[in-house]
Amino acid sequence: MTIDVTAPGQRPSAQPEPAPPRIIMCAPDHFEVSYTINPWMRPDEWEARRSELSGAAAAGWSALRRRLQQLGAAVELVAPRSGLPDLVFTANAAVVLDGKALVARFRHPERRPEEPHFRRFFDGLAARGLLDEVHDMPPGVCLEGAGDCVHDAGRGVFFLGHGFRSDREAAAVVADLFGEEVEPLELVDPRFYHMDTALCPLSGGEVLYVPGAFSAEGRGRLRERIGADRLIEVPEADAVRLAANAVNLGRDVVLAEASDDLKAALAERGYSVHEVPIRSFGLSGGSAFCLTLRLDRRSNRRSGRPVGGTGPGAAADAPGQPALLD
Ligand SMILES: NC(=O)NCCC[C@H](N)C(=O)O
Repeated sequence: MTIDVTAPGQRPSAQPEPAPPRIIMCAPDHFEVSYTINPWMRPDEWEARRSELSGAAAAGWSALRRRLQQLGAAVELVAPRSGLPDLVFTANAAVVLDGKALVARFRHPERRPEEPHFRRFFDGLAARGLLDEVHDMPPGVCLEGAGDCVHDAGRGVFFLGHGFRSDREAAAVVADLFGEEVEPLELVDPRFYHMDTALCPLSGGEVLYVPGAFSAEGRGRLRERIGADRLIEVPEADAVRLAANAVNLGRDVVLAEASDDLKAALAERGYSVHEVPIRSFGLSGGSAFCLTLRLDRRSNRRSGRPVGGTGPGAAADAPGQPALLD
């Protein structure tokens, strides 16, 4: 006879606790809007309301960090640096999957000085065993990290946004390095200049998307790939508040704000919406997803295999665990 000595609610010791989601963030100490590289950025408005907006950014960022931690995430911090106001948008730092980081190459000279800063940061993570490999983009090819290369873990595909910031040619680089399928989709509305402003895969297989951000062909590809019943249209009023730029952890969706319609659409599918006061980042064209980068993403092929050993860096979503795909 086998006696189960595990107390109710406890896991048997043979099954380790799944590692928490590990998220990279950068405090907005030097965040400001001092140049214009997307239609949201208005340095004059920032200047006129500088102290109000930077205070709101600091408070909102801390609220986002706290909420992610309350939802079980471990947060790693990149050191802020004066003169790099967009460093807060860590989603743009790299594409990360299966313990490999592909460091961004930015389109605009204003953001290029972030590249060596992020490279050093990722090298530091590798030295701590939190990453296995750190790679750079080949010369002449732009890719602005997870902001334009959004991973859909359930489908085993990266959705690559091109047309504004990243090059379509980056698709081959990503496919070669990560061995994951890449679906390039052209972005056509300058307000949704990064893929993460227009598309957000959810852990249950649904995908939030902003239809007008894509060409007719792209919308067709998304319908084909995802299925019309699993595509959740983000209403225009929400899209322009960057609601598609959401962080999804299991059944929780963290974003700046959502209309009652969008909240209802998510609730119907079993998601809880958490609003955090990060609207001031909207003046730079960013929101919740942009302010984060998941370090522990796994492909289906590799889920369950710890990266960097079994220490604090091991971050596998063990097979059979409740879906915490993204
Ligand atoms: N959408 C993102 O992934 N990141 C926001 C980047 C905002 C920044 N001001 C930029 O235009 O690059």
